[in-house]
Amino acid sequence: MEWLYLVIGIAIVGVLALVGLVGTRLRRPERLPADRTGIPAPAPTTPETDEAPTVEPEVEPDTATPATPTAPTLEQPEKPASRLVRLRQRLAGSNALGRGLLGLLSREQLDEDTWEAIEDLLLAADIGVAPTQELVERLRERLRVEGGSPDARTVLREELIALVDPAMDRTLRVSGEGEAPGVVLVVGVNGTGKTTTVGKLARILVADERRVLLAAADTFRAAAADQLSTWGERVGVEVVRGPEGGDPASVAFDAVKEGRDTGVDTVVVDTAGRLQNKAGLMDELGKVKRVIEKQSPVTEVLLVLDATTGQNGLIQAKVFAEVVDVTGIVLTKLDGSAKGGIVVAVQRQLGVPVKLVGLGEGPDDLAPFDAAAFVDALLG
Ligand SMILES: Nc1nc2c(ncn2[C@@H]2O[C@H](COP(=O)(O)OP(=O)(O)OP(=O)(O)O)[C@@H](O)[C@H]2O)c(=O)[nH]1
Repeated sequence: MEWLYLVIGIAIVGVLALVGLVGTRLRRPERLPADRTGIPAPAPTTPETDEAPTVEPEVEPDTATPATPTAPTLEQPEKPASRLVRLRQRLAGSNALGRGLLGLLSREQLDEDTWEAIEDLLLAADIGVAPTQELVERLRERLRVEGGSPDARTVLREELIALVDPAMDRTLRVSGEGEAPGVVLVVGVNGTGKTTTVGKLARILVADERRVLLAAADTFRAAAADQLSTWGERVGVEVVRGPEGGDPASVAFDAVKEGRDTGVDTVVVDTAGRLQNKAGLMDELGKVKRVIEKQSPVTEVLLVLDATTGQNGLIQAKVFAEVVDVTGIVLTKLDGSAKGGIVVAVQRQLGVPVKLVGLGEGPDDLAPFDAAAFVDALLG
């Protein structure tokens, strides 16, 4: 009899286990009831199954492309020799001077009114009073003396070239003596284009296969050092920088020392813009030069002048020249400016040659200055 109870017990347990299993299979998760506002509960966003939730597959690291940074491709700056020719059309504003002069000089009658108009044109182009009078005298003489119908264009070209002075030595002193690198100090008032000029000059030197180092001694304007680093990176030139607001003389000193130790050919030093009437800042500039010279002589001091500022540029030039012994002028923003005559005026004022001209914002829009090429560009 006991075995009968045992069989019945096992059967009951078996049935219960079966019912439990089927119940679990059929049961569904409960939907949330509508809340009291009557807004139905949102449908679940996961599928209504008992199956294990799907797991986002792990993203395999992309082993095909290595994460090592690739070296930036260096730019090949344009050789300086051909630049002024390429940039000729940029002198469009000054070109109006040449065309205006030729138009007047080609008149049948060169009367007093015509000579006055010629003078006005020259003065408006910022050539300056004395050079204007000299040029008009020479033109009057030659066009009268040579008689007949002298070629006004040829005479004007010759006289303009003489005025711009082809005999001036415009060589950039970018080499030092013996172990010392050449040191180019770039100075000028705010916004004339110093930093841009340093960057462009680095490209000219690189195009001439020189080893160059830049010094960001403009510690006053935070962005200047970054700006310079970008210029340097593009042509593989290192930039020595200092802390923001730090001593510019110390940055310049460190850079020239490094240049000397590593055997570079030229160190170009960018300085902060300063107004010529701020005595303290001008003294600081003198100090930068003196401190550099504890390492190596400064071989070139380039004063950057904005051609569009006219007479104001001449006043700046005079004060800077007293403090740092300027050896060359860089005239920037000559593109589109009708003030090309400033070349003559500034050379006369300082007795220092224009060595480079800026003719645009492009990286290679800085050209070595040449008197004849410049006059040819003026005459179109
Ligand atoms: N059109 C034209 N723009 C130029 C030329 N040279 C420089 N510039 C522009 O002039 C502006 C000022 O140039 P920067 O090089 O920053 O001047 P900076 O003298 O270093 O300025 P500070 O550091 O404030 O003294 C920039 O927008 C340059 O792109 C040029 O030859 N032609």
